[in-house]
Amino acid sequence: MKQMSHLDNIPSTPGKFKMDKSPYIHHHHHRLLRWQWHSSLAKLTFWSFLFLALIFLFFLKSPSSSSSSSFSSDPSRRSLRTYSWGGPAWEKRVRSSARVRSRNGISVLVTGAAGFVGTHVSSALKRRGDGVLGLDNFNDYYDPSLKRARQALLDRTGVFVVEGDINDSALLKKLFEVVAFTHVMHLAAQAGVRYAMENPSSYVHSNIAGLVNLLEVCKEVNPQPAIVWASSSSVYGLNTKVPFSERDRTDQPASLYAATKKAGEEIAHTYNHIYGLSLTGLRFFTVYGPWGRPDMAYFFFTRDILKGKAISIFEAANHGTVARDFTYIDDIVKGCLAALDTAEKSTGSGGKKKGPAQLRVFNLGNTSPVPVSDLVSILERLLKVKAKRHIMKLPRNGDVQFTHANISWAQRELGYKPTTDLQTGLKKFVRWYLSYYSGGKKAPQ
Ligand SMILES: O=C(O)[C@H]1O[C@H](OP(=O)(O)OP(=O)(O)OC[C@H]2O[C@@H](n3ccc(=O)[nH]c3=O)[C@H](O)[C@@H]2O)[C@H](O)[C@@H](O)[C@@H]1O
Repeated sequence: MKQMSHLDNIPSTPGKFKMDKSPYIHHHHHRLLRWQWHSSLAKLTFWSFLFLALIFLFFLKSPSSSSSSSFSSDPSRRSLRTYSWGGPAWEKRVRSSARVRSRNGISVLVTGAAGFVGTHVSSALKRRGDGVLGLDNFNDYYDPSLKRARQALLDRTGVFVVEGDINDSALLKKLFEVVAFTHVMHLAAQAGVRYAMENPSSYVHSNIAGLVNLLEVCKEVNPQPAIVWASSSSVYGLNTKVPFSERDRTDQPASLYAATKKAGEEIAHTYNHIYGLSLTGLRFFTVYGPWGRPDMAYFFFTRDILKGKAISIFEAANHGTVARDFTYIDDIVKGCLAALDTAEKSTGSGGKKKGPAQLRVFNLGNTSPVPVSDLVSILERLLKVKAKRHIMKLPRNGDVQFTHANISWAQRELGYKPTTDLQTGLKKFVRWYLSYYSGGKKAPQ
């Protein structure tokens, strides 16, 4: 196992006694023997001490509680960690965070709570009196200190974020044992379109295995929660019919990321069909705003423009514009809350379906695509710095040329109506960015 790798260097027989047969040193034979004996003893003592220290450290990290490890498929990127959870004090925190404080409030388990959308949704739920418990594995796909800062923010609003992975069934079961969540807002995922070519297995691990693991636990508990989860505009893939409607085909993904999100939608269908889980998938369209993700273009363009570093602006064949239906975080949060509020109860119990359950998919976009070069112009105006633009052909990296949401279905069912244009939203982002990174915090690489 990988966890043991740091112990691999320990010789199997510490301080092994080696007898040198060379006649040259024969005459110091006796002294040498004694010296070797001492050094062997010293080595033995040293390694035993190290070994004990390691065991001690291990227990120090998991005081009187359960612990479980999550192994990333790519340990070079994700720090190997042992999560610890459990114990009366921990359970008390969980319960208190998930306690409903308003009449008709719901209790929601938010996965990916230290993520961009997760943080905003969690605090919005908490503010209106719902019970909220967060779950996040704090992986280092992007700067974990930003996730920690979001966690601190949530902590101040009374939301406890448990550190753990959605692949950990024991932890999930425990959470449902402690709290009878009425809803799950499932936002934990491996995001990012282009990174899927670098680390494909992380997408399978979180977006497929993790989703299945979560649904397995949800179908088994009683009462079953209603689940709202994050799909993606990228499922439209090579679809050229605009604007994208939920009825359009989504069987031509252009990236592994998109394929795992599409797979998620099909997996949702299965769990709805067999177990009566109420499931709502939300296809987010390039969500941006304060506390956003540093791996997204608007975020690292801002950083690079301020640094005077050149940015790559993609264009399609024949100078075709690449555009996105950028959607502001506050609009997305309203859509998420409305999806939770209109979610019907799951119909199964104890792993058995009792009747048909709700299954929905909605576009949550802004309905007005903006070319990436216009995004850059807005940033230049807001930052008062000219960008070093490097125009390049859209690499074959999974990006599609444009996205454009038809939101009439979400409007009808959720009352969803985005109100923030890119200019207004980016202004708020830039204000946050400048204040967040002014306090001596290092901008992410
Ligand atoms: O809509 C979605 O579902 C997806 O939106 C974003 O994906 P993307 O639209 O690719 O967002 P960015 O990475 O911020 O890219 C925005 C635009 O900038 C372009 N871009 C990106 C990087 C770059 O160096 N240059 C550049 O022109 C991209 O081609 C894209 O058109 C998120 O990163 C995904 O997690 C999410 O699922």
